[in-house]
Amino acid sequence: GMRRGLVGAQARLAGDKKSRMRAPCTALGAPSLIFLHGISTISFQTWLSQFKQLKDYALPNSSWSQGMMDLYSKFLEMCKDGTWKRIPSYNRTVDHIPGKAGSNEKEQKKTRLFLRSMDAEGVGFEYAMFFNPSEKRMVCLFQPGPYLEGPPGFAHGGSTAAIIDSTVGSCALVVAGRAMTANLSINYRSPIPLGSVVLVDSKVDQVEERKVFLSCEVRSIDGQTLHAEATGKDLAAGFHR
Ligand SMILES: CCCCC/C=C\C/C=C\C/C=C\C/C=C\CCCC(=O)SCCNC(=O)CCNC(=O)[C@H](O)C(C)(C)COP(=O)(O)OP(=O)(O)OC[C@H]1O[C@@H](n2cnc3c(N)ncnc32)[C@H](O)[C@@H]1OP(=O)(O)O
Repeated sequence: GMRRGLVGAQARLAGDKKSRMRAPCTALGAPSLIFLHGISTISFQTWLSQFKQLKDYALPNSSWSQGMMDLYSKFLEMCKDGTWKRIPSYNRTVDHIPGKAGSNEKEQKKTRLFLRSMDAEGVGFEYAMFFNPSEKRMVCLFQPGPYLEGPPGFAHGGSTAAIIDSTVGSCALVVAGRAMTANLSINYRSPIPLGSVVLVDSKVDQVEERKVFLSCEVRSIDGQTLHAEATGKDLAAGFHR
Protein backbone atom coordinates (compact mmCIF):
# COMPACT_ATOMS: atom_id res chain seq x y z
CA GLY A 1 0.00 0.00 0.00
CA MET A 2 0.87 3.67 -0.02
CA ARG A 3 2.45 3.66 3.44
CA ARG A 4 4.83 0.72 2.81
CA GLY A 5 5.70 2.12 -0.61
CA LEU A 6 6.41 5.46 0.97
CA VAL A 7 8.66 4.08 3.68
CA GLY A 8 10.42 1.86 1.17
CA ALA A 9 10.97 4.71 -1.24
CA GLN A 10 12.06 6.99 1.57
CA ALA A 11 14.64 4.48 2.77
CA ARG A 12 15.81 3.85 -0.76
CA LEU A 13 16.16 7.54 -1.59
CA ALA A 14 17.66 8.60 1.72
CA GLY A 15 19.95 5.60 2.12
CA ASP A 16 21.10 4.50 -1.26
CA LYS A 17 23.53 7.12 -2.67
CA LYS A 18 23.16 5.91 -6.27
CA SER A 19 19.39 6.38 -6.37
CA ARG A 20 19.84 9.79 -4.75
CA MET A 21 21.92 10.81 -7.77
CA ARG A 22 19.37 9.30 -10.12
CA ALA A 23 16.33 11.06 -8.66
CA PRO A 24 15.87 14.45 -10.37
CA CYS A 25 17.21 17.28 -8.22
CA THR A 26 15.44 20.55 -8.95
CA ALA A 27 14.81 23.89 -7.31
CA LEU A 28 12.98 21.81 -4.70
CA GLY A 29 16.37 20.64 -3.44
CA ALA A 30 17.84 17.16 -3.21
CA PRO A 31 15.28 14.41 -2.55
CA SER A 32 16.64 13.73 0.94
CA LEU A 33 15.73 17.35 1.91
CA ILE A 34 12.25 16.72 0.59
CA PHE A 35 12.01 13.58 2.69
CA LEU A 36 13.38 15.30 5.76
CA HIS A 37 10.81 18.08 5.61
CA GLY A 38 8.72 17.18 2.62
CA ILE A 39 6.84 14.32 4.18
CA SER A 40 4.83 16.69 6.35
CA THR A 41 3.92 19.05 3.48
CA ILE A 42 3.50 17.04 0.30
CA SER A 43 3.02 13.34 -0.25
CA PHE A 44 5.55 11.21 -2.05
CA GLN A 45 3.02 10.83 -4.87
CA THR A 46 2.66 14.58 -5.31
CA TRP A 47 6.41 15.07 -5.05
CA LEU A 48 6.95 12.52 -7.80
CA SER A 49 4.20 13.89 -10.02
CA GLN A 50 5.74 17.34 -9.91
CA PHE A 51 8.60 15.89 -11.93
CA LYS A 52 6.24 14.13 -14.29
CA GLN A 53 5.70 16.56 -17.13
CA LEU A 54 2.14 17.93 -17.16
CA LYS A 55 0.99 18.48 -20.73
CA ASP A 56 1.01 22.20 -21.53
CA TYR A 57 -1.93 22.76 -23.89
CA ALA A 58 -0.92 26.38 -24.67
CA LEU A 59 1.91 25.22 -26.93
CA PRO A 60 1.48 25.23 -30.73
CA ASN A 61 -0.07 22.14 -32.31
CA SER A 62 -0.85 21.15 -35.89
CA SER A 63 -4.39 22.55 -35.66
CA TRP A 64 -3.11 26.12 -35.26
CA SER A 65 -3.54 28.28 -38.38
CA GLN A 66 -0.70 30.41 -39.77
CA GLY A 67 -2.41 33.45 -38.22
CA MET A 68 -2.39 31.80 -34.81
CA MET A 69 1.26 30.79 -35.18
CA ASP A 70 2.29 34.30 -36.29
CA LEU A 71 0.51 35.96 -33.36
CA TYR A 72 1.99 33.40 -30.95
CA SER A 73 5.51 34.02 -32.28
CA LYS A 74 4.98 37.78 -31.95
CA PHE A 75 4.10 37.46 -28.24
CA LEU A 76 6.82 34.89 -27.63
CA GLU A 77 9.30 37.42 -29.03
CA MET A 78 8.02 40.03 -26.58
CA CYS A 79 8.65 37.60 -23.70
CA LYS A 80 12.38 37.82 -24.33
CA ASP A 81 12.82 41.09 -22.41
CA GLY A 82 10.37 40.05 -19.70
CA THR A 83 7.62 42.51 -20.74
CA TRP A 84 5.32 39.55 -21.34
CA LYS A 85 5.18 36.09 -19.74
CA ARG A 86 3.67 33.06 -21.42
CA ILE A 87 1.10 31.38 -19.10
CA PRO A 88 1.20 27.56 -19.25
CA SER A 89 -2.17 25.84 -19.54
CA TYR A 90 -3.03 22.39 -18.14
CA ASN A 91 -6.28 20.49 -18.32
CA ARG A 92 -7.10 20.81 -14.62
CA THR A 93 -7.41 24.00 -12.59
CA VAL A 94 -5.36 22.71 -9.64
CA ASP A 95 -2.39 22.02 -11.89
CA HIS A 96 -1.90 25.79 -12.21
CA ILE A 97 -1.57 26.25 -8.45
CA PRO A 98 2.07 26.07 -7.35
CA GLY A 99 2.67 23.03 -5.15
CA LYS A 100 -0.64 21.42 -6.06
CA ALA A 101 0.35 20.37 -9.59
CA GLY A 102 -0.56 16.77 -10.30
CA SER A 103 -2.19 16.23 -6.93
CA ASN A 104 -4.53 13.31 -6.07
CA GLU A 105 -4.05 11.22 -9.16
CA LYS A 106 -7.35 9.30 -8.96
CA GLU A 107 -9.39 12.54 -8.87
CA GLN A 108 -7.36 13.63 -11.90
CA LYS A 109 -9.40 11.37 -14.14
CA LYS A 110 -12.70 12.92 -13.08
CA THR A 111 -12.44 16.70 -13.62
CA ARG A 112 -11.18 18.73 -16.60
CA LEU A 113 -10.76 22.46 -17.02
CA PHE A 114 -13.78 23.29 -19.20
CA LEU A 115 -11.78 24.86 -22.04
CA ARG A 116 -9.41 21.87 -22.11
CA SER A 117 -12.11 19.22 -22.00
CA MET A 118 -12.23 18.19 -25.66
CA ASP A 119 -9.81 15.42 -26.55
CA ALA A 120 -9.12 16.17 -30.21
CA GLU A 121 -6.89 19.10 -31.15
CA GLY A 122 -8.42 22.03 -32.99
CA VAL A 123 -12.11 21.17 -32.54
CA GLY A 124 -12.74 23.31 -29.46
CA PHE A 125 -10.81 26.04 -27.69
CA GLU A 126 -7.31 26.46 -29.08
CA TYR A 127 -5.75 29.26 -27.05
CA ALA A 128 -2.61 30.59 -25.37
CA MET A 129 -2.37 33.36 -22.77
CA PHE A 130 0.37 35.93 -22.13
CA PHE A 131 0.57 38.23 -19.11
CA ASN A 132 2.08 41.73 -18.94
CA PRO A 133 2.86 42.45 -15.26
CA SER A 134 3.45 46.20 -15.58
CA GLU A 135 0.14 46.73 -17.41
CA LYS A 136 -1.75 44.11 -15.30
CA ARG A 137 -2.89 42.85 -18.68
CA MET A 138 -3.73 39.28 -19.78
CA VAL A 139 -4.15 38.58 -23.47
CA CYS A 140 -5.45 35.35 -24.93
CA LEU A 141 -4.85 34.26 -28.53
CA PHE A 142 -8.00 32.30 -29.39
CA GLN A 143 -8.85 30.12 -32.40
CA PRO A 144 -12.41 28.74 -32.03
CA GLY A 145 -12.82 25.26 -33.53
CA PRO A 146 -15.81 23.77 -35.41
CA TYR A 147 -17.41 22.24 -32.28
CA LEU A 148 -17.99 25.71 -30.78
CA GLU A 149 -20.67 26.64 -33.30
CA GLY A 150 -23.52 29.01 -32.43
CA PRO A 151 -24.90 30.75 -35.52
CA PRO A 152 -23.90 28.65 -38.60
CA GLY A 153 -20.14 29.11 -39.11
CA PHE A 154 -19.70 31.42 -36.13
CA ALA A 155 -18.69 30.94 -32.49
CA HIS A 156 -21.44 30.31 -29.92
CA GLY A 157 -21.92 33.30 -27.61
CA GLY A 158 -21.29 30.99 -24.65
CA SER A 159 -17.89 29.99 -26.06
CA THR A 160 -16.97 33.65 -26.40
CA ALA A 161 -18.15 34.24 -22.83
CA ALA A 162 -16.07 31.24 -21.69
CA ILE A 163 -12.84 32.48 -23.27
CA ILE A 164 -13.48 36.01 -21.92
CA ASP A 165 -14.27 34.62 -18.44
CA SER A 166 -11.08 32.53 -18.46
CA THR A 167 -8.90 35.42 -19.67
CA VAL A 168 -10.42 37.92 -17.23
CA GLY A 169 -10.45 35.26 -14.49
CA SER A 170 -6.81 34.35 -15.03
CA CYS A 171 -5.87 38.04 -15.07
CA ALA A 172 -7.61 38.54 -11.71
CA LEU A 173 -6.00 35.34 -10.38
CA VAL A 174 -2.48 36.40 -11.30
CA VAL A 175 -3.00 39.97 -10.03
CA ALA A 176 -5.04 39.27 -6.87
CA GLY A 177 -4.49 35.58 -6.09
CA ARG A 178 -7.47 33.19 -5.81
CA ALA A 179 -10.46 34.97 -7.34
CA MET A 180 -13.94 34.14 -8.62
CA THR A 181 -15.89 35.95 -11.29
CA ALA A 182 -18.80 37.74 -9.60
CA ASN A 183 -20.13 39.61 -12.61
CA LEU A 184 -19.36 39.51 -16.33
CA SER A 185 -21.17 41.69 -18.80
CA ILE A 186 -20.53 41.27 -22.52
CA ASN A 187 -21.56 43.27 -25.56
CA TYR A 188 -21.39 41.15 -28.71
CA ARG A 189 -20.50 43.51 -31.58
CA SER A 190 -19.56 41.20 -34.48
CA PRO A 191 -19.80 37.39 -34.77
CA ILE A 192 -16.51 35.45 -34.59
CA PRO A 193 -16.00 33.14 -37.60
CA LEU A 194 -15.06 29.59 -36.57
CA GLY A 195 -11.43 28.91 -37.44
CA SER A 196 -10.49 32.60 -37.29
CA VAL A 197 -8.01 33.96 -34.74
CA VAL A 198 -8.92 36.70 -32.29
CA LEU A 199 -7.09 38.48 -29.50
CA VAL A 200 -8.90 38.57 -26.15
CA ASP A 201 -7.29 41.55 -24.45
CA SER A 202 -8.11 42.07 -20.74
CA LYS A 203 -6.69 44.23 -18.01
CA VAL A 204 -7.29 45.11 -14.38
CA ASP A 205 -8.69 48.65 -14.24
CA GLN A 206 -9.09 48.95 -10.48
CA VAL A 207 -8.77 46.96 -7.28
CA GLU A 208 -10.85 47.97 -4.28
CA GLU A 209 -10.17 45.66 -1.33
CA ARG A 210 -11.41 42.28 -2.58
CA LYS A 211 -13.09 43.66 -5.69
CA VAL A 212 -11.13 43.48 -8.93
CA PHE A 213 -12.60 45.49 -11.82
CA LEU A 214 -11.50 44.38 -15.27
CA SER A 215 -12.24 45.27 -18.87
CA CYS A 216 -11.78 43.20 -21.99
CA GLU A 217 -11.96 43.58 -25.78
CA VAL A 218 -12.04 40.80 -28.37
CA ARG A 219 -10.60 41.94 -31.69
CA SER A 220 -9.55 40.40 -35.02
CA ILE A 221 -5.77 40.01 -35.45
CA ASP A 222 -5.60 43.12 -37.66
CA GLY A 223 -7.43 45.04 -34.93
CA GLN A 224 -10.01 46.22 -37.47
CA THR A 225 -12.98 44.25 -36.14
CA LEU A 226 -14.22 44.61 -32.57
CA HIS A 227 -16.01 41.29 -31.96
CA ALA A 228 -16.95 41.87 -28.31
CA GLU A 229 -16.25 44.03 -25.33
CA ALA A 230 -16.79 43.13 -21.68
CA THR A 231 -16.40 44.30 -18.13
CA GLY A 232 -15.78 41.90 -15.28
CA LYS A 233 -15.98 42.13 -11.54
CA ASP A 234 -14.02 39.45 -9.76
CA LEU A 235 -13.91 38.87 -6.03
CA ALA A 236 -10.59 37.87 -4.60
CA ALA A 237 -11.01 34.94 -2.21
CA GLY A 238 -12.98 36.14 0.78
CA PHE A 239 -10.81 34.23 3.23
CA HIS A 240 -13.90 34.04 5.45
CA ARG A 241 -14.61 30.54 4.10
C1 LIG B 1 -3.54 31.19 -7.04
C2 LIG B 1 -2.77 31.83 -8.20
C3 LIG B 1 -2.42 30.78 -9.23
C4 LIG B 1 -1.79 31.41 -10.50
C5 LIG B 1 -2.67 31.06 -11.68
C6 LIG B 1 -1.94 31.34 -12.95
C7 LIG B 1 -2.56 31.34 -14.08
C8 LIG B 1 -4.05 31.21 -14.16
C9 LIG B 1 -4.38 30.23 -15.27
C10 LIG B 1 -5.32 29.33 -15.18
C11 LIG B 1 -6.16 29.09 -13.96
C12 LIG B 1 -7.14 28.05 -14.34
C13 LIG B 1 -8.44 28.17 -14.23
C14 LIG B 1 -9.08 29.44 -13.78
C15 LIG B 1 -9.56 30.09 -15.02
C16 LIG B 1 -10.78 30.52 -15.14
C17 LIG B 1 -11.74 30.61 -14.03
C18 LIG B 1 -12.62 31.76 -14.46
C19 LIG B 1 -13.33 32.32 -13.26
C20 LIG B 1 -14.63 31.62 -13.08
O1 LIG B 1 -15.26 31.16 -13.99
S1 LIG B 1 -15.17 31.49 -11.46
C21 LIG B 1 -16.67 30.56 -11.61
C22 LIG B 1 -17.89 31.47 -11.79
N1 LIG B 1 -18.12 32.28 -10.62
C23 LIG B 1 -18.76 31.76 -9.54
O2 LIG B 1 -19.17 30.61 -9.51
C24 LIG B 1 -18.86 32.68 -8.36
C25 LIG B 1 -20.17 32.40 -7.57
N2 LIG B 1 -20.32 33.49 -6.61
C26 LIG B 1 -19.65 33.44 -5.44
O3 LIG B 1 -18.95 32.50 -5.12
C27 LIG B 1 -19.80 34.63 -4.55
O4 LIG B 1 -20.96 35.35 -4.88
C28 LIG B 1 -18.58 35.56 -4.67
C29 LIG B 1 -17.34 34.81 -4.19
C30 LIG B 1 -18.42 36.03 -6.09
C31 LIG B 1 -18.83 36.76 -3.79
O5 LIG B 1 -19.28 36.26 -2.55
P1 LIG B 1 -18.56 36.75 -1.17
O6 LIG B 1 -19.35 36.18 -0.05
O7 LIG B 1 -17.12 36.42 -1.21
O8 LIG B 1 -18.67 38.33 -1.26
P2 LIG B 1 -19.90 39.16 -0.68
O9 LIG B 1 -21.18 38.52 -1.10
O10 LIG B 1 -19.62 39.38 0.78
O11 LIG B 1 -19.77 40.54 -1.49
C32 LIG B 1 -18.56 41.30 -1.35
C33 LIG B 1 -18.78 42.56 -2.15
O12 LIG B 1 -18.85 42.24 -3.55
C34 LIG B 1 -20.11 42.63 -4.05
N3 LIG B 1 -20.59 41.58 -4.94
C35 LIG B 1 -20.69 40.28 -4.66
N4 LIG B 1 -21.18 39.61 -5.71
C36 LIG B 1 -21.42 40.54 -6.67
C37 LIG B 1 -21.94 40.49 -7.98
N5 LIG B 1 -22.34 39.31 -8.52
N6 LIG B 1 -22.05 41.62 -8.69
C38 LIG B 1 -21.66 42.78 -8.14
N7 LIG B 1 -21.17 42.92 -6.91
C39 LIG B 1 -21.06 41.80 -6.19
C40 LIG B 1 -21.04 42.77 -2.87
O13 LIG B 1 -22.07 43.70 -3.14
C41 LIG B 1 -20.09 43.26 -1.82
O14 LIG B 1 -19.87 44.63 -2.07
P3 LIG B 1 -19.95 45.67 -0.80
O15 LIG B 1 -18.93 45.15 0.19
O16 LIG B 1 -19.59 46.99 -1.38
O17 LIG B 1 -21.36 45.53 -0.28
